[in-house]
Amino acid sequence: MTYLERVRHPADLIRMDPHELDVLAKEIREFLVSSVSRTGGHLGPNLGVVELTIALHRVFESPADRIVFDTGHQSYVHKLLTGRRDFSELRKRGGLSGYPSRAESDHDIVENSHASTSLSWADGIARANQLRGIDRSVVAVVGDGALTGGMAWEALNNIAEGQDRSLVIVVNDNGRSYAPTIGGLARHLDALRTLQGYERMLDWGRRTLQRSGPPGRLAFEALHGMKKGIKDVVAPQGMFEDLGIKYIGPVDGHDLEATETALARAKGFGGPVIVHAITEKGRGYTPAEEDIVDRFHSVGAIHPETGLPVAPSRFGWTAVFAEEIVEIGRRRSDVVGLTAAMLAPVGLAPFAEEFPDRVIDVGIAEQHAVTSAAGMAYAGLHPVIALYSTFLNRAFDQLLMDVALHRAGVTFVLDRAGLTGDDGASHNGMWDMALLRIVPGLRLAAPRDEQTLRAELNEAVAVEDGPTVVRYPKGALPDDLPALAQQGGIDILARRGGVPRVLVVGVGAMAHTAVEVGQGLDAQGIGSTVVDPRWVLPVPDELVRLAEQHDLVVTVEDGLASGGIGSALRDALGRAGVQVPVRCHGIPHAFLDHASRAQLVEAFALRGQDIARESAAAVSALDDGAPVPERQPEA
Ligand SMILES: Cc1ncc(C[n+]2csc(CCOP(=O)(O)OP(=O)(O)O)c2C)c(N)n1
Ligand SMILES: CC(=O)[C@@H](O)[C@H](O)COP(=O)(O)O
Ligand SMILES: [Mg+2]
Repeated sequence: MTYLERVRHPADLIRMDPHELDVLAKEIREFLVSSVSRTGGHLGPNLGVVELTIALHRVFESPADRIVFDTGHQSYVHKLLTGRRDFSELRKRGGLSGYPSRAESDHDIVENSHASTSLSWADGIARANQLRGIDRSVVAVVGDGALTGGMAWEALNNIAEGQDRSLVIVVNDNGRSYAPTIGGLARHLDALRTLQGYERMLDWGRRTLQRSGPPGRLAFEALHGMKKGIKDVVAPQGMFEDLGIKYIGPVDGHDLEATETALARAKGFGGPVIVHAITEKGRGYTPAEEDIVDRFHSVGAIHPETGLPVAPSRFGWTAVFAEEIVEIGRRRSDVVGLTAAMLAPVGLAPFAEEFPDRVIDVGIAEQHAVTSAAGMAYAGLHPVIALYSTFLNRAFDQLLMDVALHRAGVTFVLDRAGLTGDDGASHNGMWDMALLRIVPGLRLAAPRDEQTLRAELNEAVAVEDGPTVVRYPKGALPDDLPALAQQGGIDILARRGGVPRVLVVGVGAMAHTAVEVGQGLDAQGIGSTVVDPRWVLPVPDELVRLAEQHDLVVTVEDGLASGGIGSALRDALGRAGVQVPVRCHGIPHAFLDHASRAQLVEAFALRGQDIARESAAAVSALDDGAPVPERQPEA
């Protein structure tokens, strides 16, 4: 039986001796490489927290002591040590989530994979414990990247208030988000990291010099004084201590004994304390250690021996954006790119390569990015902010009140819009169109293929009197879907059957599904007009006019069904006095468990045949003079 098999509960770790723990760490790494290379997942981050997580579970008694993981992508080791060993279906429907999951374990607390929230969670839990007289530890494990998020500093400011509240902040400092972490804080942590060398020298001094009589002791004192001096000069970790938060470290996060010692000191401190652990993303797996892009931050299925992808990535939406924004940059010197610590994943790396001075990586700081972009637009630039759709949520107020209120010419490019699926509830880019629909003056385009993405991106950056948004899904591009004709900015994709009774509106990449709906209706003898509005917000007047020429409108969108584009069109028809029923097909108003995109599309009856069937039934109801059945999407 392996040591990993012996760990059924964290308490089993207590009985292991240092040798057994070293073997356990080795077994965990082997397990992670073997399993995650098959399923895909956050391999690099988890390889970097093996010893740290073992130490956490030896020093603290989860779940009575609360351990909160920031972002949660680095919680696989935590799952292994808390009784979950079957990673065979990781991030697949019915399998383990890629993030903490309360449904899986009492040891899991935060399911939200949006970064920089752990310190606020921990502050809240610690305050509640104090008010309720619960004398237990609260630990937040936060990465150096997540620490660049504004929420983290709001929390630190508050945590510092609680000098009598036990709260341990473990900074898991591997020097990277995807790429090396940016900004003043990163440089500060870097300086502190250099002290680690002095720490090692001090340990040597402590072990050897102090045992070699008075001269040795004098030499050690001098060395210790030097370290103190250097610590204050080179690495004024006063930043934390000036805030009122004790600082312990830097400690080698791969040295189990040293990490446990530091955590135990922190546990006993009785107030807010930071343990600064230096770790290495991808540690122990050469392909990850040697990966200069992102240390295998997030991988698909790979060959474990080489780390090479099993299936080469196909030319996708992100790659088209990456190409087109460079072309735009060549023509427009006022265009700059902004990223929130995701330069490569959002496709701005080629732009940065060609225009190094015109890409700003703000760290995981979307709110700052948006308002800073408003400043850039005010001062004569045209910022293009590239984000994953779901991460724009946290910068909504900045978009509304800094960009839109001031009619700033800022373009938002939202990748991973719509159902992403395997990354779980907080990663689906399903909220953007419903959120952005309420922003006055905002224009939103949803391209359906490569050609419309290129065109609509160019149209977006040409707008200087308000925010524009271009949003597209994750992954591979669909085939090009040429228009039959254009009508007032609307692309007519198909006219099928006899009298066109149903207007089928495909939003963005769902235009392909809309074409299938038209085919399905045609097979049932029902005529339709299939359109892609391209620019869906504000609702085009031409779309209202087109709706008026049909008996029924069916909208299909990769976003919330209630409150999305279909709802916006229904409202526009109402305002225009057009009495044509609208059936909105989209994502239900719910938090979605991890599953594949295809499984979710089927579950929500978003396939062409599903929508065609429902639409034909609606036409029958109309013909019978019965009310058109409302669409009640299942969650
Ligand atoms: C608000 C938000 N923006 C962006 C991301 C995407 N993201 C996931 S992990 C990560 C890097 C996190 O770096 P760090 O906190 O240092 O953790 P590490 O991966 O190094 O362990 C980013 C940017 C996110 N999850 N949340
Ligand atoms: C945890 C996090 O937010 C990212 O690592 C995200 O999981 C990456 O998503 P993609 O794999 O779609 O780039
Ligand atoms: Mg990091």
